[in-house]
Amino acid sequence: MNTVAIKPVAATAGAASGNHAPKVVSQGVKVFYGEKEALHGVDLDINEREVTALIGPSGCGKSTYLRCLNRMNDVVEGCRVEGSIKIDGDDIYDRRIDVVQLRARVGMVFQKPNPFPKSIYENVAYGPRIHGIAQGKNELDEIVESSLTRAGLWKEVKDRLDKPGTGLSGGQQQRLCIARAIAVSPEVILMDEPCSALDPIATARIEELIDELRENYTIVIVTHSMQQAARVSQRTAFFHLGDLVEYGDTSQIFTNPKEERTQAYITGRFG
Ligand SMILES: Nc1ncnc2c1ncn2[C@@H]1O[C@H](COP(=O)(O)OP(=O)(O)OP(=O)(O)O)[C@@H](O)[C@H]1O
Repeated sequence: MNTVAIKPVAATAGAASGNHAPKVVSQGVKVFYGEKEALHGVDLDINEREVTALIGPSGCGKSTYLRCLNRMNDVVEGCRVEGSIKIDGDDIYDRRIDVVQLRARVGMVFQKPNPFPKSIYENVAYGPRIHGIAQGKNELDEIVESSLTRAGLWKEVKDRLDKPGTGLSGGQQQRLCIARAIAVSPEVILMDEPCSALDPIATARIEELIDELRENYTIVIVTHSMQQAARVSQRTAFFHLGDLVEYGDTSQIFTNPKEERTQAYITGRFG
C-alpha cells in the first residue's frame, strides 16, 4: 500500500501521548444548509493539548464541522446545527451561552491571513481590550509581547509595533493572526487551512509553531495536505460526503487505516 510518509516537525510531533482527556465532545452533530444535510451525525472527541487534523475531499464537511465548534455557523444564513457539542462539559449550544465569550474561548485562524487594518500592536491588543482582560497599559503591553512571542513573531516586529499589520509578509500576517487569537487566552484554536496561502518556508514556520502551541492549547486544523496532517497532528479524522468515516491516532490512520474509504483517500485513489 502506498501510504503517506510521516516526517514530524519535531521529534515528539506526530506521536499520540495517549493520556490526554477529551476537551471537546461531539455527539450526533448534524448540520443543514436549508434542506440539505451537510453533516450526517458526527461523534467525535477532541483531546486537550493535542493537534487534531480534519482531512477529506473537498465538500466533505470539514469546515462545516470546524465552524460548529465556535458557532461560526450561526452567522451562515439558513444553517442549522443539531446534536450536542460540549467543551469541558459545557453545552456550547445552550441558550445561556454567550457566543462572544465562546469565541474568545475557541479562537479561529482562517485560510487567508486577515489582520485588521490597524497597527501590529492594535491587532493583538484589540481582543484583550474589548474583553476587559488587561488592567491598564502595562498589562496590555505584556499581553501583546507575550502573544507575539508565543506566535514566534516578537523579534521580527518589536521595533515596528505601530506599523500596519497588513504591511507584513503573508507568513508574518498569519503569525500575527495566531498572536491575535492567543491574546485572549483561548483554550481551543481552530485553524481552517492556515497555510494554504503561504509558501513552503512560511508553511514550515507555521507548522513548527502549531507543534509548540499544542503544549498549551487544544488545536483543530483543517488541511488538504495529508503530509501536513501527518507532520503536525496526533489525531486525524477522515471525513467523506458528510460522514466521519474514521478517527484515530495519526500514525494509525496513515499507515494502517481500518476503513476502505480512508485507505482509498490516503493512497490518492480519490479526492
Ligand atoms: N454556506 C453554505 N450554504 C450552502 N451549502 C454549503 C455552505 N457551506 C458549505 N456548504 C455545503 O456543505 C458541504 C460541506 O462543505 P464544507 O465547506 O464544510 O466542506 P469542506 O470539506 O470544508 O470542503 P473544502 O475542502 O472544499 O473546503 C458541501 O456540499 C458544501 O457545498
